[in-house]
Amino acid sequence: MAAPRVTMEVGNDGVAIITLINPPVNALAIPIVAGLKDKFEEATSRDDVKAIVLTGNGGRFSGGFDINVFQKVHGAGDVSLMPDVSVELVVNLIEDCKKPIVAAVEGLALGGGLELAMGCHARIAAPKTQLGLPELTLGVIPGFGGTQRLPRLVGLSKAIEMMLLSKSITSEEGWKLGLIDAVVTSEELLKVSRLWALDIAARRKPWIRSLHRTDKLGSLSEAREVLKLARLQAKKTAPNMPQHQACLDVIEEGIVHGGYSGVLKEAKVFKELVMLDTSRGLVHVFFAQRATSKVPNVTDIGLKPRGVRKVAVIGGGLMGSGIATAHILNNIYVVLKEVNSEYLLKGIKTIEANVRGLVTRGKLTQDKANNALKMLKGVLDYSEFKDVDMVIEAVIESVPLKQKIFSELEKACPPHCILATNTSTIDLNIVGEKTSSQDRIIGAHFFSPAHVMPLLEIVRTERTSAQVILDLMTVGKIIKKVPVVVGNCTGFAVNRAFFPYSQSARLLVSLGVDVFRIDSAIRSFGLPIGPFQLLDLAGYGVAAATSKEFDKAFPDRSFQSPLVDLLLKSGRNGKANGKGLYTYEKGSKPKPDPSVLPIIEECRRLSNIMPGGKPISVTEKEIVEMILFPVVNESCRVLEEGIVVRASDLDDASVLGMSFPSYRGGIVFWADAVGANYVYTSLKKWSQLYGNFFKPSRFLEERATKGIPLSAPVSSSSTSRARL
Ligand SMILES: C[C@H](O)CC(=O)SCCNC(=O)CCNC(=O)[C@H](O)C(C)(C)COP(=O)(O)OP(=O)(O)OC[C@H]1O[C@@H](n2cnc3c(N)ncnc32)[C@H](O)[C@@H]1OP(=O)(O)O
Repeated sequence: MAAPRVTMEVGNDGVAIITLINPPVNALAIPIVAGLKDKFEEATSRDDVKAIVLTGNGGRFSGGFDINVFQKVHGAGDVSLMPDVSVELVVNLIEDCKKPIVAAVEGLALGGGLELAMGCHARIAAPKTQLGLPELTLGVIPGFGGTQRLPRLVGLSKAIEMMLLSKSITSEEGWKLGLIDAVVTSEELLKVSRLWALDIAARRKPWIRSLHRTDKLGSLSEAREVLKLARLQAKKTAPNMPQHQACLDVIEEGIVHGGYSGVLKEAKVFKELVMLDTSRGLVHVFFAQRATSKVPNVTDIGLKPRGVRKVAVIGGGLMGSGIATAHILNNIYVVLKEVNSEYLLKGIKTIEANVRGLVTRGKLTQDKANNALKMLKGVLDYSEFKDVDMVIEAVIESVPLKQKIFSELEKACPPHCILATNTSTIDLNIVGEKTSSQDRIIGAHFFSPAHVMPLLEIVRTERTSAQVILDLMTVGKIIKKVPVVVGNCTGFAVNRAFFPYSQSARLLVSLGVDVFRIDSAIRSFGLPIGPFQLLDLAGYGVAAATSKEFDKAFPDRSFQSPLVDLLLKSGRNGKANGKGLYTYEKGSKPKPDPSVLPIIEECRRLSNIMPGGKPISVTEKEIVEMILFPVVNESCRVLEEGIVVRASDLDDASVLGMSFPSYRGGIVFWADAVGANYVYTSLKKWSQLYGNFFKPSRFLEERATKGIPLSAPVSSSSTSRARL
């Protein structure tokens, strides 16, 4: 790939076109920043240049500052690797330039890209250009003056919404708000921008320095009121993320003391935030998410994805209807098969309700909803399967039933058809045992609700063909999931790594720790709900069935708690029947149910593991560690066995599938931040006190004693890697 560069061409009209060239998104890498400084200095000093247009090559203006530099800053612990862009380039060389500068924006202008454009004296955009400041998703705030110029261009409330929610807008909306001066076709973009720049030079159009504007900020008291509300909101929605409050503080500085003062404070706060763990975690997740689309021997061997136009889903239960919804919403024709008309009707109704729910929440227009529902057909036999490109089986977890279905599918579907199962635990080799189509059998493991949750685990066996994996990865992206390719084992990557999560919570309860205190400690750590509320949500029937699978697969480290059986015996099944560890009333948050306390006492009596018959005493930090370190321990086995391609895939999957807090970087990244040795010594201590459940794995022990990060690649000699 050619080196990133900035070019400048001066036309006969006296307009210098300065172009960013750094495919694929023209990220503002260090050489680009240096190149921009050079070219703006040159254009300013050249007598033949009357005006300047700044643009991006290849139909995309810029995806913002180069996020790789953040990683370098994190690795070196040296913030001075960040160049001074905000004052030296955007204020001094662009905004205060003696010649007018117009930004010609196309495709996207995000983060530092939009900030450069806002430093210019006008912005012309092509239709549907994406404009936004998503820096908070990386744990920082806009650092090239965006916190100051965006409120001055679009108004305070809208700017806060765009920054705090990292919400981008189109150029059309930008034009209505005043961020964009004109929207013109792609073909006309440069021509109009040149003329606009010349018009400013000739004073036929206004020469606006955004940082000096105050007309859209409102009065000081109004601004303070807006900021106060935003602070309260951010406290609720982003409690562990300092960048939200910091962003509001920096905006306020500019409103009270002027834009330039705001720019200086922004630069200072940016440098503080970029060094925090929040930014380290979020930047790691950014790259982890992109790395999942690179799968050795699948995406690098020149295969082309085959189109998947028609999909059959077998089973219209919760998962099947969610999977069908995800496909029809993205324009893929779906045949939903059920065993009788009653179940079929129920499945179709659930899909309709899923789609309607999106309309009610403003996430889908009525038109799009109607079109999506037209892509659905319910059937009771296999006649429609003769031209499907993929089948996803989503029936109950029964081996004989799945085997029967796959044998039938082999006859009913065309030979190219992908045969996928949504099983969450059963070995795929067993599912396909009665067929001779092992090369096209694959796991498509969705997370519930399947039309909402972003993770798609793609489970391959030793025999699944690379083409089939690639095709499913492509469909996954089309239906807006993040596909993560994993190996075949009980629970695959996420459920396998997290099976100790709920078991350790139950173990703690048997040791005398309060159920609701456990949930609250885990929530404070950053997961949206604790393990017991999750248990309520999944339902105890499901919990009992999956526990059995894990007990069978990993008997050496499975904790057998009587809690779920006791809850089931007392007529409770969690949220589904309104009776769980919590009470559920419409319109209010779940409340701890004091009437479960005798059941918990009975559970402790039956477990009989409290040392000396007395509840153990633990801090909140210990609760979190006793619940999550066993997950780290199992993650080590997942890494050692090669169930994931790379450690960051498990990080990504834990964030997307388990809602592990993204600002902690995912389960392995977090464990490395805490320190492998600390995790190891803690588990060792607890295993001596409370038994084998906590026994450190060989992989963890080796890494901890040798001082190797858990995320370091697994060498081929130390792993079977047979599963991948
Ligand atoms: C000081 C400043 O205020 C700080 C900043 O500007 S921080 C940066 C703010 N900008 C952002 O957060 C935007 C981040 N990027 C994105 O959201 C998306 O990549 C996008 C919408 C630009 C493009 O999405 P899409 O077309 O799906 O492509 P996507 O796969 O994400 O990215 C393509 C490649 O560009 C890279 N890339 C995207 N934005 C990048 C950036 N800002 N820096 C470095 N690399 C970037 C990706 O890592 C990926 O690389 P790969 O092919 O080697 O994996």
